[in-house]
Amino acid sequence: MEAVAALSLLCCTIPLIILLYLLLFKPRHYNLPPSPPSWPLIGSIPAILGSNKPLHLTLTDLAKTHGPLMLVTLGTAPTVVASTREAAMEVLKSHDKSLSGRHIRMSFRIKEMNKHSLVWSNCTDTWKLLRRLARTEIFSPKMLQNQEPVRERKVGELVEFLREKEGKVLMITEFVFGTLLNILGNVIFSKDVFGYGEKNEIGMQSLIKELLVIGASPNVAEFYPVLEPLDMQGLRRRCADRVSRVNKLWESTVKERRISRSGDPKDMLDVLLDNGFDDVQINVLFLETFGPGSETSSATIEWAIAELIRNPDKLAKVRQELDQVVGPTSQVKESHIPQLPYLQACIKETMRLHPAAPFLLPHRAVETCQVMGYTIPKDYQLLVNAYAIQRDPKSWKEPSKFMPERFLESEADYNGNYFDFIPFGSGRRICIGMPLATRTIPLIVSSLVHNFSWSLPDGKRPEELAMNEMLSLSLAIDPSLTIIPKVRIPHA
Ligand code: HEM
Repeated sequence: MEAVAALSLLCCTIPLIILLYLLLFKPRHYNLPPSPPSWPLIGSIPAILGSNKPLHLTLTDLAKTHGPLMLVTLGTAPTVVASTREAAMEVLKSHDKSLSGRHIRMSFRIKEMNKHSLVWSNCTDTWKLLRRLARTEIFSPKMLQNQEPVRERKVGELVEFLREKEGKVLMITEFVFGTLLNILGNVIFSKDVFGYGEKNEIGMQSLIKELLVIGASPNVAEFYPVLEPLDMQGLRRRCADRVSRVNKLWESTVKERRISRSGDPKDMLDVLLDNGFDDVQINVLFLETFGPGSETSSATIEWAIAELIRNPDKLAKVRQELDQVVGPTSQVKESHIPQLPYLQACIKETMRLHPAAPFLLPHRAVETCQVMGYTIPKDYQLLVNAYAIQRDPKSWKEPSKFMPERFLESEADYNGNYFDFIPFGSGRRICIGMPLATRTIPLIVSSLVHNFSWSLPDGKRPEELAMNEMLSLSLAIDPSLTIIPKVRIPHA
C-alpha cells in the first residue's frame, strides 16, 4: 500500500515540478534557439570550457550540432550566436533595427563612457549624428584624400626605421602598431603620438594597449551581471585611471585648437568642434578611434605578412605585381592600390581567414523578435560568428586554405553586401573606420613586401611558421610574428 501511495505522490509531484520549472524558467510562448546543455547559474560554461579551445573555435564546433542560431548561456547571461550567412543576414539585415543595440561592456562602465560612447551606445540620435559625421566628413573621400600624403609619410618612416634594423629579429607588430597610432593621431588631431626606438616619450602606445587589454580581459560580471557594482577584478577602476591619464595627453591640443580653430576642417577634432562637441565627448570619441582603429588593423597586417611568408608563391606574385605597377625602385603610394588586384585579393583572403573581430562586436536585442522561427527576447546579447561564416565549406572551396585567387574570380567584397564575407560587419553598425582601414592596410602590407624580403629566426622554414590563433580583443597570431628584414630596394 505504501509503495502505491509513494508512486502516486511521485506521479503528482513530477508534473508539478515540471510545470513550475516551465512557468518560472522557460517562458511558455518563447521558442528559444537550440542550446548546448545548460545548468542553472553556470549555463553552458562547462560545454565551452570543456572543449579546451579558444571561444571562436568552440562556438564554431557547437554550431555544427546546435544549428545556425544557437543559444549559449554564459553564467546567467543569455547570448544568441548566428553562425551561417543566412543567420547573419537575418540579424544584420532583416532584423537590423531590432538587433543593433549594444550592452556597454562592464569594464568600460565609467561615467563618461556610459554617457558618450559611440561603440557601446544604442542607436541614439547622438550615435546617428556621429555616424553621419564619420561618413560625410571624418572619413569622407575628400578628407581621406587630403590626408593621403601624411599616411604615406608615416609608412615611409616605418620603412626607414626598419631599414636600420636590417638583419635583426623584430616583433613586427610593435612597430606597425606605432605607425597605425601615428596615422590615427593625424586623422584625429594632425599630430604624431608615437616615436620609434627610444623616442616613445608620450606613452600613448602603452596606455592604449593597457585599455585594450582591460577590454579583452574576461570580466566575471559579464557572466553574472548582479556582481557588476562590486568590480571584483578592479577592471573598471583600472579603466577609469587609464582613461583619465590618456585624456591628459591630448588635453592641451584640444584646448589650443578651441581657441585657434579656423578654416575648412582638416581633421576629426575640427569636425567635432564645428559640431559643438564638448571636451568629455571629444575625449571618448578620440579613445574610440585610437582603440578599435589600431588593434584590428595591426592584427590584420600581421596575419597578412605571416600568410605571405608561409606561401612564397603568393608572395612572389605580390612582388611581381608591385614591380610592374610601382616600379622596382619606387615607393608604393595609395594611388597605386586600385591597380594592385592581387595584393587586394591577399588582404581580403587574410580578412576571410583571420577576421580581426571574429564575432563582430556584441549586439543586443532592443525588442523581442522572431528570427528563423525562434524567439530572441529583448535584451539578449547576439554574436555573429564571422569566423565560422567565412570558413563555411558551403560558401568557400577548401575554406582553410590561403587562396587569394578566389577573390579575383568573385565579386565578393567587404562592404557589407556579401553575407559570407563580413569582416567589418554589415548594416547600421558596420565599422565606421572601413574607408580608412582599406587604404591603410594595403599600403602598409605592400610597402613592407616591396621594400624588404623576410626570413624567420633560427633558420625556420616558411612552412614551419605556426599559425595558432589567440582570441583577446582581436583575433591575433600566437605567438606574435618575429621576422628578420633584408632590404630589397635602396633608398628611394
Ligand atoms: C582591419 C580593420 C578593422 C576591422 C576588421 C574592423 C571591424 C569592425 C567590426 C566587425 C565592427 C563591429 C560591427 C558590428 O557590430 O556589427 C567595427 C565597429 C567599429 N569600428 Fe572597426 N574595424 C577595423 C578598423 C577600424 C578603424 C581603422 C576604425 C577607426 C578609425 C574603426 C572604428 C570602429 C568603430 C568606432 C566601430 C563602432 C561602430 C558602431 O558601433 O556604430 N574600425 N569594426
